[in-house]
Amino acid sequence: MVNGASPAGQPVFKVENADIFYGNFKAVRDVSLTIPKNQVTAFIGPSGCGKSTLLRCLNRLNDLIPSFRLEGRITYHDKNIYDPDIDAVEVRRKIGMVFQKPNPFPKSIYDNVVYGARVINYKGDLDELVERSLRRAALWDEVKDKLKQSGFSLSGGQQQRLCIARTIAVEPEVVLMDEPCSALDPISTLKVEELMHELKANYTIVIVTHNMQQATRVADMTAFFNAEATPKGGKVGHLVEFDATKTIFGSPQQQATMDYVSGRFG
Ligand SMILES: Nc1ncnc2c1ncn2[C@@H]1O[C@H](COP(=O)(O)OP(=O)(O)OP(=O)(O)O)[C@@H](O)[C@H]1O
Repeated sequence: MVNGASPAGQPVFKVENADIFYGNFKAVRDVSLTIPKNQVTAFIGPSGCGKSTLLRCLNRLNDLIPSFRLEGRITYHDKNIYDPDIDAVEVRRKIGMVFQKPNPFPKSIYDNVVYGARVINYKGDLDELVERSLRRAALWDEVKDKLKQSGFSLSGGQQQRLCIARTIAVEPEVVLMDEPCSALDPISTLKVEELMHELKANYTIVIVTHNMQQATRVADMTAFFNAEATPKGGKVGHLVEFDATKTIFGSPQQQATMDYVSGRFG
């Protein structure tokens, strides 16, 4: 399965012939891929090939960069999320994001979890929401007796799970993760990876990772991106191959994929 192909499973996103620019610089060219529901999809590839750029397009986070421009289409349940009638804030509520460095707010653990719910004027029971979200983020048992303490009082790994709890408290359908474990120690990394396995029952997950072992451990589908030199001396990212993770790492169709996953470059 290569650029443009569709995996098994109900599609959530369809990226169609996406070219992504920052000003005159084309960072990513002609990407087409379909992201399936309730699976973990990993974006892998060498630095600068556009993994984070594409990830941030999936919830319109790049809109905050003035020079950003997208050509092509990205649909979410068959609706183009870049259509003029679409509210980017609503897109980001349905499609949450967890970043590389844990970024709790300077608030209590409780207030971190309910932050988004308060913004959207959530009418349910906040205590119940806090417990449910922290349980889903596999953090409840560690923090249930100190919910009023600052989020900063937690370890890095706990802070990242707190950020995951905060993200899922507003009931998104998709959680995007941009290298969520790169600032964590190996034990915290394993906890977040185990969490991804649990979360995919309820959420669709797309993860950017530099760690190929992590992709093999967590991802059902893997997209391998590469960057190629342009005649003007720059580099443009493109999708080389997208398939089941075991195929990408075991028997990829493209030589470049084989070279990358076997550690020959990158
Ligand atoms: N805000 C920005 N303004 C201008 N250029 C950018 C911006 N963000 C990224 N780029 C450029 O777009 C290209 C793709 O970057 P991106 O961060 O998406 O790649 P990546 O594959 O995620 O890299 P890494 O693995 O190093 O995080 C790079 O050439 C980068 O310099």
